[in-house]
Amino acid sequence: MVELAKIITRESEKLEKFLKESGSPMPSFDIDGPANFPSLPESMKKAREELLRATKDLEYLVTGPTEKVRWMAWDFNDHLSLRAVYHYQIAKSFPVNETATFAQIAEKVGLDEVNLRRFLRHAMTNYIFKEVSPNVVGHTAASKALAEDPKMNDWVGFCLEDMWDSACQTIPAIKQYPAANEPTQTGFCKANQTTDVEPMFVTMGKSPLRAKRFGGAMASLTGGEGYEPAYLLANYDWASLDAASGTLVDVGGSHGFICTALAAQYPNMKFVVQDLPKTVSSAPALPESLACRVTYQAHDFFTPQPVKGADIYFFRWILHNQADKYAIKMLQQLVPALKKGAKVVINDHCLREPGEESAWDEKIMRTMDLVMLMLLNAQERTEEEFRELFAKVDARFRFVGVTRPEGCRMSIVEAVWEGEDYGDEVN
Ligand SMILES: C[S@@+](CC[C@H](N)C(=O)[O-])C[C@H]1O[C@@H](n2cnc3c(N)ncnc32)[C@H](O)[C@@H]1O
Repeated sequence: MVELAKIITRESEKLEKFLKESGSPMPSFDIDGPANFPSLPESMKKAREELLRATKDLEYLVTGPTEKVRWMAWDFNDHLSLRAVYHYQIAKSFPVNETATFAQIAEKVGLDEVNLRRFLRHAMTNYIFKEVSPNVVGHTAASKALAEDPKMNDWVGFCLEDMWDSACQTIPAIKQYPAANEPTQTGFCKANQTTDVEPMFVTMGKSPLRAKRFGGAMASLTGGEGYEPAYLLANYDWASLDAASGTLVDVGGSHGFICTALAAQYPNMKFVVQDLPKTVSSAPALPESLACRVTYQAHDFFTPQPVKGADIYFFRWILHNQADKYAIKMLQQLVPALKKGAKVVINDHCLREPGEESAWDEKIMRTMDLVMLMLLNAQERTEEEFRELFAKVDARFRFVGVTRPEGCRMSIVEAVWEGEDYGDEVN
């Protein structure tokens, strides 16, 4: 315990010194505290990781395994109080710089005072709101983030209103369908009474509220620490593609924010962003300077790839949404369009061996793997699993390998087409 405490002291001193010297705000529970831990250079990120690991380990040791697991088993009550905060939009029920009584908040959100108080007093144990004087509630840095960051609020809503019930139904779904490889036989489908009817994306798309919430949640996740597109932009040889005025097809590219970021930096590259018709039609208009090089195309990636002869077919956050049999089917749709030397570039998690990640990253990536199971019967993959996947798609692919930018949780997985030249020209 003392060894861990020494690590905690050493690493927090390093961090605090850096924050002071760089003029960054100090972390605080209070409303004036920063919504995020200040951004750090790589050397300082290590200190933060080490501090998080040592703090977690020490807390575990001091609690003891039986007590720890006993109370871990009812951590879902943290989700219950947070779900109430989300559901009744309590963070927005009074201005962030003001206070309100339980009675005033209850009236504003339409929940009885007794239940509102018990939900909020529980949320306060997680630093969400505080009771500044008896029965008077004030904001904290966390409740302020919920009030002021709509994407973060959407993330909380998606996790608790859409995902939580899916988690509860995941084991019943696996018991009923042990192969767990159909997107219509998931915990999500069971929770939504859509088993054997439709996959999650279709269900979510039918409700404007859920679709919007999902969009915001994804933006919150993918804009978060370790997922910034800047890593992808800085860690692949886009310059060669640009020099050759090459074409990139962003398959399942949503509204094309990766392509527009690349287009802004590389003036000669051309881009086709493909997604389902509804997504493509709701893409925001691009400025003139980009519109001539970034085009949108409605395309179902389970049907033959319409753009022949592109240099790169790019998949970001797509493969992990598919069980192997569907990932194989999806990638096989590319083959009749590929020119010799065409690259398939996948930007996704790539799982390492247990213990090779920081504790923080390991938890997030293993959790994402469970989330893929509960929502889609899909999975995160290791390098070996990606290699085997390409071998099954077509033996004429050469698997190049996996790179992972320092500080980023996502990897860049690459394979090259070495079969016949099917792609005559970019169309
Ligand atoms: C997790 S999002 C990833 C979006 C984007 N690539 C990114 O990096 O944020 C998955 C995307 O796949 C799209 N999608 C789902 N099924 C599809 C299909 N059959 N054909 C084409 N796109 C599809 C969804 O509309 C969504 O935009």
